[in-house]
Amino acid sequence: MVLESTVKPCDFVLFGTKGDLARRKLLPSLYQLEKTGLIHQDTRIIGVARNEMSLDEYVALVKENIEKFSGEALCQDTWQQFSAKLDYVKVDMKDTASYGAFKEHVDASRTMVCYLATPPAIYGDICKGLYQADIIDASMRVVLEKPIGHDFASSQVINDQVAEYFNENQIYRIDHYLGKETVLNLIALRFANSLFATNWDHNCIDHVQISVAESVGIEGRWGYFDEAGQMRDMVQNHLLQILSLIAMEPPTDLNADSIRDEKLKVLKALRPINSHNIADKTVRGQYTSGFVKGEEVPGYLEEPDANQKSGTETFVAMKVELDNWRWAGVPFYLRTGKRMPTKSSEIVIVFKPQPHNLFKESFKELPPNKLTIRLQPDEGVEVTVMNKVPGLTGSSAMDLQKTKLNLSFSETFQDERIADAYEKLLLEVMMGNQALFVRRDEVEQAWSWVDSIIEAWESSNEPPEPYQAGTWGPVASIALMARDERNWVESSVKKKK
Ligand SMILES: NC(=O)C1=CN([C@@H]2O[C@H](COP(=O)(O)OP(=O)(O)OC[C@H]3O[C@@H](n4cnc5c(N)ncnc54)[C@H](OP(=O)(O)O)[C@@H]3O)[C@@H](O)[C@H]2O)C=CC1
Ligand SMILES: O=C1O[C@H](COP(=O)(O)O)[C@@H](O)[C@H](O)[C@H]1O
Repeated sequence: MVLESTVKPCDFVLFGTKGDLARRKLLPSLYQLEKTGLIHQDTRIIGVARNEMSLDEYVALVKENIEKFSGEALCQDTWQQFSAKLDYVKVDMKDTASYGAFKEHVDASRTMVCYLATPPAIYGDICKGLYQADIIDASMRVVLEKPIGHDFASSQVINDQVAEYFNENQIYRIDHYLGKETVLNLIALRFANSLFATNWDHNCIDHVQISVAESVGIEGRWGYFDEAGQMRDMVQNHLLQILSLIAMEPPTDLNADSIRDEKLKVLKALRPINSHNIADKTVRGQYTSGFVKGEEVPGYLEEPDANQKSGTETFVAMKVELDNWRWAGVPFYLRTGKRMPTKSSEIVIVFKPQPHNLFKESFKELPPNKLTIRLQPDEGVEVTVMNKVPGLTGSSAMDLQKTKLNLSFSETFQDERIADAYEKLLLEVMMGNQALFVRRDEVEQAWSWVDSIIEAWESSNEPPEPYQAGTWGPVASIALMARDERNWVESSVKKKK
């Protein structure tokens, strides 16, 4: 179904249009929005890169990328409409004097959205260049890719540079996990269902697990990844954002700042991890060679361009505690790693056991109820409940069985395509809604908590623990849970295979 256009026309300027993110994600997402009729027909999409290219060459390049990365055959009608919106400008983004070239390509009557898909180190130059060319006005929006900085101090520098030219209500900091259907569904699940809303605290929940496993390695991004590591690449942003949505208090409404105020309170409640408790609370690992989905893959230190002495972590597991009323005594166990057996992101809410067991004859200990939220793949929600096995056997004793109430998005919403997270976020920027973007204080709060962990790792001088590619991480991550007499819930993706 083609939807009515709901977005006002804009000049969507894509800085770094030849880069990996733009090619793989942003251009295909814009194309999909065109296909669903969600881009206004007067919108322009202006690619910016530093080399000479004619418009025809640029259009051909965009077509090639969409064919390669959209995962479907090109729809000729959509492509015709989409390609007519394309434009290209050559700018050396570091040369702040070269931005005059823009003027003839943009139209002051349209809102300008500048997407900075470039290294964050040049965000400041881009903002300054736009300012010097007198292009910035109050309606303009700027989208910043993650990571914003390397730590608290460097994120402040970048945020200050951008804030010199833009107000906070013009700045859209992307965390693409916030555009994933299932992450958004956390808000619906929690606040549209009294079943969960009334059981969502330390009285009813034993612990929470958040696992984000990737089967890929670093995909040729050694230069970036080795400086970052899994903590900065995944935990500082995606995992802490998911945790905030699970743990936050109900916002008064769904406005951007109402939600972001509540997420910030969660980040402020994170119990510090430092050199006193680092060994008990965290595990870091680095993959060695192994087999993923039957294919032999190199170890981290054997990746192209690798520095063979690198101590960068590709896996993190941690026990996180929140010092607030709702979550007192409820640990959040987080784990994320590259080169795991499968791609699988899941949240598991494990509820407390019943106070008294009436069914000792069939179950010495009743297994706890679990709510599993499958973020990807096979997006859905699953509740594990105990059920009587139908039949006449037994008298007072009942045969019980652990069963699942399973809501699979693809089965339940068969007519709906699950959009890529970037589609959702690009649309929200065009509509001027900041609710799914991260505010400066959230980014800084997350960095200050993460900085203390990284400092503790560095001062401990302990190398990351090796784990074979294609496994679920170092054995120590199992011990992290076992110490608390708990264990990681097996990925539902793995169980199906
Ligand atoms: N790739 C991904 O999957 C993800 C990326 N990100 C973030 O997105 C941003 C972009 O990443 P990615 O696409 O991977 O990076 P790339 O290096 O692939 O792309 C960056 C682009 O910026 C351009 N650029 C850099 N300096 C200049 C300059 N002075 N003038 C003009 N153009 C310049 C590069 O041009 P040239 O081609 O000429 O070198 C390149 O096309 C980064 O902030 C990254 O952290 C975030 C999440 C995932
Ligand atoms: O931001 C990033 O995310 C991807 C994982 O994203 P997903 O949507 O595929 O789960 C990760 O591979 C990359 O290293 C990181 O920069």
